[in-house]
Amino acid sequence: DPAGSSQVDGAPPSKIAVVGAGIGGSATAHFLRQHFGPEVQVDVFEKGEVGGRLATVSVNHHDYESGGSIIHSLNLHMQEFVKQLGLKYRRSMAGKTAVFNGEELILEETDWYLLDLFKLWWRYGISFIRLQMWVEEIMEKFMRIYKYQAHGYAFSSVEELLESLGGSGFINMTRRSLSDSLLELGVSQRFIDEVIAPVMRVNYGQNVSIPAFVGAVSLAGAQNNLWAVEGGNKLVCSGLLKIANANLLQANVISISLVPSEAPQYQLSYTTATGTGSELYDIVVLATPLQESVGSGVLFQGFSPPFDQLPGNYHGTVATIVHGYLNTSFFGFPDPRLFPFTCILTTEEPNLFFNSVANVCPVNISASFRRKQPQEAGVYKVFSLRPLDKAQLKTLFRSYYSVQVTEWQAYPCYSSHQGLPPVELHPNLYYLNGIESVASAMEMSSVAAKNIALLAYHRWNRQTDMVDQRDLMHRIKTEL
Ligand SMILES: Cc1cc2nc3c(=O)[nH]c(=O)nc-3n(C[C@H](O)[C@H](O)[C@H](O)COP(=O)(O)OP(=O)(O)OC[C@H]3O[C@@H](n4cnc5c(N)ncnc54)[C@H](O)[C@@H]3O)c2cc1C
Ligand SMILES: CC(C)=CCC/C(C)=C/CC/C(C)=C/CSC[C@H](N)C(=O)O
Repeated sequence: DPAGSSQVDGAPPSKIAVVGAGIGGSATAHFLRQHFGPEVQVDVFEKGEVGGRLATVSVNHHDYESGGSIIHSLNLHMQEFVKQLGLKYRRSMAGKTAVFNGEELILEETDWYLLDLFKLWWRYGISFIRLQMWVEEIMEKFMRIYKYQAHGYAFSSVEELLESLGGSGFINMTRRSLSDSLLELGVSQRFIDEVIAPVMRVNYGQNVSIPAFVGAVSLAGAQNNLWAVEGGNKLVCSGLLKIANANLLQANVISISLVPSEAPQYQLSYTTATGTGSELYDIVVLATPLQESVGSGVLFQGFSPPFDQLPGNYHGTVATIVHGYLNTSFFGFPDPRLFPFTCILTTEEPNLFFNSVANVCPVNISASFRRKQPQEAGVYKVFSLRPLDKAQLKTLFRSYYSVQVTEWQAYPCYSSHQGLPPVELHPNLYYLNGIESVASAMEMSSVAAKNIALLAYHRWNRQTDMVDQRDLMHRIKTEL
């Protein structure tokens, strides 16, 4: 169709729009290109910076991750992107962690692995072994997605996707609290309070009443097989847009209107630095949270029934990057030279004004890089619910050269009572960020991106046998 409109049987779509150039939108553009081929026009709208919640701040001529920072060794989409783009891995540097309860350090990692194991066993019994096995089992099931996607299968809802990976058990894990699930598993309350809660505070800024699934992802993010992208994780986004040959439009999408016809189209209206515009698309993917508190600001027009606002809020998390001298006395070490920790997590204490403080490495580490000792000025990342005031900064740091604050609408406010948002908002209109209600992580957005590209492709070509198929493990085994 020369005018670039409407679906003709067998013809590919002419124009696809993706709203948002974070990892979700960039990966979607890449996968759409893979599936729909070189002819289709892929326009990606971004109102802020490419990368979205993957961003860096500069301190003293080095860049540091201020948003999404760590990637699990079994996050295979992220791994594949890095390979395809010719980027390099940056391994997480080893360092010791301690847990602070507002008065003292209650748990301290040592140089001796066996001693740490013995201390854990002494304090918590076999809770930590039970926990490790639980996380491993969930990761193993989660990894089925890569096989399903490699075989081209797609899911029309987050529930269908979860069901295919872990049956009703996975769906229930989005409805049940982490603490209930772990208590049932035989993990002790003390272990939950002193180990699990601190991990939930650093990773999602929330407590152990978050659903079990996101809790398991958060625990996977506390394992020691983590990495990041040399030069900054956001390089994956710009790289994917480039290899997708996508048109990046620096524009704020303000509305999506349904243009009714036999094959519906969507009119995107947007503002740029210089004016306004609007374009018609055959397929649209929304790759940004639609909850009101995040403020994507997209209005839906002409849809019947009208779309309701998505329920729930996003959790405000403040990342403060400080270049200075950590006040180790606050943690019971008057002599900073004797302070062996690089990361301090905290328990759930009403009076604590921060969730974690950690010495961080720049996104470019040269061979000669070494971590600064606590008696030297170093770069630290503090996570907190609210911006730190001067007195709080002075409590954590003896003195500092610079403070950079990023206030994120970071991840969903997790509760075990919310349902999961839809993926298909309208026949060719898709929503990516519903996956964050299961768990928010770079890999989750990447999995959702691949799913939406496959789903859009199968829907466009009316291949119903590739969507929402059950018993996929068995099918794949018996496929020629
Ligand atoms: C502090 C912090 C730490 C984190 N740590 C980790 C971690 O260590 N590991 C991990 O895996 N994950 C981590 N995450 C989560 C991870 O960053 C996110 O899950 C992921 O980056 C989400 O990507 P996305 O593309 O789906 O959304 P986003 O990155 O939010 O992208 C959406 C994009 O859409 C744009 N947009 C919005 N509305 C419009 C509009 N109307 N028009 C045009 N453009 C629009 C936005 O500007 C944005 O760039 C962290 C998140 C935060 C905030
Ligand atoms: C999706 C799967 C199966 C695994 C991902 C595990 C992972 C990398 C989780 C990280 C979750 C997250 C939101 C962490 C935020 S804070 C990260 C870090 N502690 C920091 O200091 O920046």
